[in-house]
Amino acid sequence: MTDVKTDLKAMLKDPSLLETRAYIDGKWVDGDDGTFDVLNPARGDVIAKVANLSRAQVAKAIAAAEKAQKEWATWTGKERAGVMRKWFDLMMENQEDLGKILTAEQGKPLNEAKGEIAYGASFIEFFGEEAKRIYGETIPGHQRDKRITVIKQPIGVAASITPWNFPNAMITRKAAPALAAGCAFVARPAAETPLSAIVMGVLAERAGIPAGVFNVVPSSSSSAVGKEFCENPAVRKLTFTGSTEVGRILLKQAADQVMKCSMELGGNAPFIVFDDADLDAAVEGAILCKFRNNGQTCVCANRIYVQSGVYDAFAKKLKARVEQMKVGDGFEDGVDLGPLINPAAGDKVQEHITDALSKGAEIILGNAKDNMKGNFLAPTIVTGVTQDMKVATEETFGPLAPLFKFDTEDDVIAMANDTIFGLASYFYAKDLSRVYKVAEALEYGIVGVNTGIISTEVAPFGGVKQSGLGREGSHHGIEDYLEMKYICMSV
Ligand SMILES: O=CCCCC(=O)O
Repeated sequence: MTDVKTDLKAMLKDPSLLETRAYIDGKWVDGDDGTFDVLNPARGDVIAKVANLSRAQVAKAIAAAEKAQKEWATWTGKERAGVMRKWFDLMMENQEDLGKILTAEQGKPLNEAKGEIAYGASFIEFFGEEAKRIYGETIPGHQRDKRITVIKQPIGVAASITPWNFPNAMITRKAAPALAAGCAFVARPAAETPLSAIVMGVLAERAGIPAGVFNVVPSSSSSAVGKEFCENPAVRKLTFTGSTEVGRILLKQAADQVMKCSMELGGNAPFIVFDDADLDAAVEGAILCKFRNNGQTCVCANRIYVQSGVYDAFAKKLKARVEQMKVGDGFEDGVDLGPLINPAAGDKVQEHITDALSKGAEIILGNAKDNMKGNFLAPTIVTGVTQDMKVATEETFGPLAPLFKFDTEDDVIAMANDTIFGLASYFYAKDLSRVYKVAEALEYGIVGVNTGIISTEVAPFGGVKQSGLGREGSHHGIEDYLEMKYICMSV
C-alpha cells in the first residue's frame, strides 16, 4: 500500500495533492514491485511509501503515451496553450502546498522551495505560449518548377530522468516544451523526491491534459527505467539531468536506437572576482551562487578565483556574510541552508575539505572534523586552494567555498577552462573590454557577468564539453522536441 505520513498531509491546505501512486494513461496505479520509502532529509524519517513500478509498467506508460500523442499532436497550438495555462495557474494557486511537499522530501528551505515552484511554473507558462509559434519556413526552389516548404512536427514520445535537487523545475523544463510541441511525456523522477513529480500528475489531470499525454513512473531503480526508455522503440527522445557519469551510460544505451538525447550534466563552475570588481556585489553574488540549494546545484560556484590584490578583503567579507547564515530544517523560519540530501553527499564535501587541508589549504570558517550532524553540514570556507586539489576538478555539490588566488587575466582563464566541464561560469569586473574578452574566452554554455544567478525560463540553459548536449528554456528549448520535415513540390 502506498501511503503518506499524516503530519505532512496535515500541513497542506489541500491534502489531496499528496498522491503516492503512479500516473499512467490518466489513471492512478500501484506499483507491481510494491513501494519504496521517501525520507525527510532533515529528520531522517519516512514520510511516504511510493509506488515502485516494474519495467513492464513503464513499458505500459510508454505505450499509453504513444497512443495519446497521435491525438494530442492534432490539437492546435492555441488549444495546447489553453490547458498548459491551466496547469500553470494550478501550480501557482497551490504554490505553498507544492513548496511544502518539496521541502519535506528534498530539504531546501520553504521559501526556496516556493521559489522553485514559481520557477518550474514559468516553463509551463513560457512554453504554453510558445506552442503558438512553431513556425516552418519556405525556401526558394532550386528549379523553376520546385517549391520548398519546411514544417516542424513533434518528435513523438519523450521520456525524462530527473534529479532530486530540483524535483519540480527539472521536470517542467522538459515536459513543458515537449507538450507544447505536441509530444507526449513519460517522467521518471528521482527516487528521493517522487512526490513533487507525482503532484504534477494530479494538477495535469485537473488542468484537463488528456490521459496519456503526461505520465509519471516512480521507481526505485533508475537503471531499469533508463534501459526501458532507451530500448523501447516508441521513445523517440530522451532528456536527462544528472551526473556526467550516468549521462555517458544513457548516451551509450540510446545509441542503438539512434535516439535524440538532451543531456544536462555535471558542472564545475568557476566564479572569478577581478581586482576592479565591486567587492560587496561579488560577495552577494557568491552567496547566491555558491549556497543556492545548499550548494547542491549544477550551476553553483565550485571554484572561487580571487585576484591577489583583493583576495584577503574578499575572504574577510565572505566570511562575515556566511557566518550570518542559519543552518536548519527547511520548515523553520529564517533558515538559509537546509540539510544535504543524504550522508553520502556530506562525505563528498568532507573528502574535498580533507584533501584540500592535506595539500596546504586553511579553513577560515567551518569545521573539518565532526562537521556533519545528521545531514546538516556547517558552511565552510577554505583559503589557499590550488589546482592540484580535488575541488579543482570534481563537483563538490555542497556548502564548501574554496578560494583560489590568481594574478593575471590569462592565468585565471586558463585555470577556469582547465576542466572537462563547461556548464556555468561567473565573473565580477567593471572594465568593459575585460568583460567582453573574458566572457568570450570562458569555455562554458552560460556566463554570468556581475551576477550570481543566471537561471530563467527565457534563456537557453545548457553546457559545452562534458556538461551536456542541447539547451533547455527559451525559444531554442522547444527545438529538441521537434523534427524538421522538408517538402519538395513540383508545380
Ligand atoms: O542541477 C541543476 C539544476 C539546474 C537548476 C537551474 O535551472 O538553475
